[in-house]
Amino acid sequence: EKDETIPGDLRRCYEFLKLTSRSFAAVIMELTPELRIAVMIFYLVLRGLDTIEDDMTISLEKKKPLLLDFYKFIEQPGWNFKESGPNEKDRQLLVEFEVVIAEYHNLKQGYRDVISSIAKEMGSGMAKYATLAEEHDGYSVESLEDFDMYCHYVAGLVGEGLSRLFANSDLETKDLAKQPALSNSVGLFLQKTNIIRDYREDFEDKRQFWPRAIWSKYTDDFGSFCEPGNVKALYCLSEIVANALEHAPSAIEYLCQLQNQQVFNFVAIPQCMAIATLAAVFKNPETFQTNVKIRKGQAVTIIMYAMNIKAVCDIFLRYTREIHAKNTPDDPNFLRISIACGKVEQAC
Ligand SMILES: COc1cccc([C@H]2O[C@H](CC(=O)N[C@@H](CC(=O)O)C(=O)O)C(=O)N(CC(C)(C)C)c3ccc(Cl)cc32)c1OC
Repeated sequence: EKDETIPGDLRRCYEFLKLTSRSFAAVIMELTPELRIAVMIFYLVLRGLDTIEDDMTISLEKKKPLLLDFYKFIEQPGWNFKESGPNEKDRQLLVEFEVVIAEYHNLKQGYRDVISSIAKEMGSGMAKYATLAEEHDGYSVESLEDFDMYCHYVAGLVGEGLSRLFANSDLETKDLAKQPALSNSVGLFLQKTNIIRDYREDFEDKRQFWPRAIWSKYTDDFGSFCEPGNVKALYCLSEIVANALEHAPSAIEYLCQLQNQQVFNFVAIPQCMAIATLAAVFKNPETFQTNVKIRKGQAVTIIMYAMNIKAVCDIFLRYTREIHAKNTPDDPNFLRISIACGKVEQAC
């Protein structure tokens, strides 16, 4: 039913939020109204940027200025974009983007400054990697530094932006906004887990985010991991899981500093989904065939229990022990995985 008390643009923004990510939208709705609206607009601005970056029907010479100038477009009342490809999941968001911009202008200056500065930095990073990908036939993540830099642009910056939004809302200390490395790690933990989970989907889309510095130690053809029974693929998976798992202690450290219950839930739930996903993909050949998803019951348990740092530590310890139990000495990454699990235990 249409809620007439909410202004038209805001109502449409809530509809887009639910359209773009049903489960995460429910978590955003838990936040107190002022912060909820700021986070929702931030989320929709990021989705708009991501929809342009993801759209392979837009040529690079057209995509680059769109990404670089996106932070300027959100300052233009009435701006929208009607040239997304027909398959772009969130193309309608860009077609009606003027409603996001209208609500963006209703935000406090402090919130607008955060959203604008993150959109500017992210657009510039995305433009850089879109150019690299075009020049290297989709292969833009070479070294481990490239891997962390790419994930910083698309996810680390989101963590940094949210820490600054939390600080602006006065619901959280200003200290978190002064620890960009910690906020960055929260984003890298989620993004690296998504990149691992999405191996097959991205491969089919001719996109490759696993760093060459890792996979080239196990094969000279990135696509060979799709072959069933490929043991080297599982060892490569162990190494990239170790790389992601090494951000988990920072995620715990970040969560320890949160004071507000709704903010805690908003941050903790995706982090717990990520550690559960890492445990599900680790040593799992299915990872190279399809998107491995955690079971519905696990997701429900996380949503119900990830309410305080003790419960979150119990969840992290449960899944870290699951990973440790599947770790075997024949794996060249055996020690690295074991140490990473130990560091999660120490952080808890
Ligand atoms: C302090 O930092 C955070 C605290 C809480 C949540 C997130 C993070 O969580 C969702 C959670 C989410 O969107 N989950 C999806 C499931 C999925 O994508 O697999 C969902 O539940 O639909 C997520 O994945 N991303 C996307 C990036 C990782 C690229 C940032 C994301 C995009 C925009 C915003 Cl405002 C926030 C987030 C944080 O961002 C780091």
